[in-house]
Amino acid sequence: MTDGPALYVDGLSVRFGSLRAIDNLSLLVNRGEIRAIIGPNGAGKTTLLDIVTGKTRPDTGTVLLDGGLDLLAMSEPQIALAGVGRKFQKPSVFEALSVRDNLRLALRAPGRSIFAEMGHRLGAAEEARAEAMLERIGMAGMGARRAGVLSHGEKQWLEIGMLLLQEPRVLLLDEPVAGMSDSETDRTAELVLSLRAPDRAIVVIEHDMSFVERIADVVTVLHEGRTLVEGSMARVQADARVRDVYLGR
Ligand SMILES: Nc1ncnc2c1ncn2[C@@H]1O[C@H](COP(=O)(O)OP(=O)(O)OP(=O)(O)O)[C@@H](O)[C@H]1O
Repeated sequence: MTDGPALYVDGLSVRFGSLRAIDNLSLLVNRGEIRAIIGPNGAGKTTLLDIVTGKTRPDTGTVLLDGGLDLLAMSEPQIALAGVGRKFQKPSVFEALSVRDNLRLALRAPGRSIFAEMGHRLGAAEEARAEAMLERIGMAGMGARRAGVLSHGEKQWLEIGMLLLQEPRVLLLDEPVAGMSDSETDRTAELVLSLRAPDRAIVVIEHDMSFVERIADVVTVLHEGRTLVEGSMARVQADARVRDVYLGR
């Protein structure tokens, strides 16, 4: 299915007890776009990603992938297989394995266990894909290094590489530069910009505004589970309401 926006969210609401974490939210992200979602703590950013990936079920609303695939009717693994890739804030690579083996694992057949996979030889084409990904994430020459000894930034790039090998149509990144040095943040901005593709949408939650300014085509400001403002970074920064609830703090 290739028609329609990459991600279509309409009338979405979820309550936790009396708290409306997401409140009648509508959002549309096009293919080829890099979207940033910003907003104060508790605005509902992570909850939105949890709903899109099937981790949290909303009370009402619609979430469609590529204009037609009903994500709310699917399980978490089905959503991942349909092309929604998510990177959590903390890196979660296999620390005891080499960088190259981490990438190889990302190419494993869905459902096959890691142990079965370790004894399985990848084909030449898959080995070549893993090698090309090393280059793409700026880690050529580091394939034999144990992932556990990588810097925080390197672990994040490796995990992004692992996600990319699954060819996501929607890539969700939760605070990718949290805890990074300035130079790591710069490299991450370049990497994210290089991931833009005509058939892929990238959604980034981030509090680092200079990073957001560099990467985002459109910025959505969430506040109390709703969209407060949406538009270019310049428009968002100039908005008095955004300064009130978030940027001016
Ligand atoms: N499983 C849950 N049970 C109860 N309350 C929850 C649950 N998940 C989130 N919340 C609440 O919902 C609100 C939205 O949380 P969410 O984590 O989505 O915000 P956020 O915008 O991602 O914030 P942050 O920038 O701090 O990560 C918060 O008040 C949070 O405490």
